[in-house]
Amino acid sequence: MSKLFRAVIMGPPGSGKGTISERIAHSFGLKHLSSGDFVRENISAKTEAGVLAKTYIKKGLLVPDHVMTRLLLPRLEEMTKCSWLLDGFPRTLAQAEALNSACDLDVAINLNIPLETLKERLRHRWIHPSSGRVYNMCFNPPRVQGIDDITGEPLIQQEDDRPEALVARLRHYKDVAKPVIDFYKAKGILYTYSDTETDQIWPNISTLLSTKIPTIQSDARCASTH
Ligand SMILES: Nc1ncnc2c1ncn2[C@@H]1O[C@H](COP(=O)(O)OP(=O)(O)OP(=O)(O)O)[C@@H](O)[C@H]1O
Ligand SMILES: Nc1nc2c(ncn2[C@@H]2O[C@H](COP(=O)(O)OP(=O)(O)O)[C@@H](O)[C@H]2O)c(=O)[nH]1
Repeated sequence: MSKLFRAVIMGPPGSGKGTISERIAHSFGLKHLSSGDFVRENISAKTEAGVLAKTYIKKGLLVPDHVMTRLLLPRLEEMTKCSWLLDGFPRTLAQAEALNSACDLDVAINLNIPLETLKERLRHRWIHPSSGRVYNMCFNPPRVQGIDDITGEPLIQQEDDRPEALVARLRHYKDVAKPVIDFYKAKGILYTYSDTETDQIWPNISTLLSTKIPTIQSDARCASTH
């Protein structure tokens, strides 16, 4: 029987969540929901949660769980006809538990990428700040160096993508992600992928999803966010 498909993708900064989510959205017609994009939309729209979130992001902090869930869960609840893949949420056990109360997940993809690879990738990561579009000067460069392909606006490098900042970010990631990974492992829906190249991981994820989404309804195929 056809049913909607619900998945999350987890991994440290630079592990390829955004890149792989785009491929999944494109190949399987799932909606790619990025928590970072939701946060940025709310900041631009100056919603109550967005104004609050901005105060934390400016300090380089994660947005508190109750603000994040208030921002995200109503959006998920609206998506009753759509299969989706959630990228960047949950990041903490409290968020995973809140998500679990709102919906049943089919798959949790966990990207486990070596530290040296993450450092190297983020050193070359450039983003278009208002859309969150991501480039890499080696892996997927923009058509014109330093310029967003779609808007023609300048790209920036994030302060916290610097190798010095990354080590602290990764330590923090490991601490908060471990209980989330254990939570999904206990539920029997965790799929972990380890490699240095997205192109090596991708066929394995594609095979997994082909077995998990064989009967997705055509009207449950939703466009990607980008
Ligand atoms: N699930 C979440 N919980 C708490 N804060 C979040 C969450 N998702 C996004 N944020 C906030 O929004 C900001 C932007 O998120 P986004 O995922 O785009 O970038 P990021 O943290 O640089 O992640 P990555 O480097 O893994 O792509 C984060 O730095 C964080 O402050
Ligand atoms: N060299 C290289 N860069 C990659 C690969 N996969 C993704 N990237 C780049 O690495 C950076 C981090 O990827 P991203 O998808 O933003 O990861 P996220 O932080 O987990 O969402 C981006 O600049 C990507 O373009 C890969 O296999 N090789």
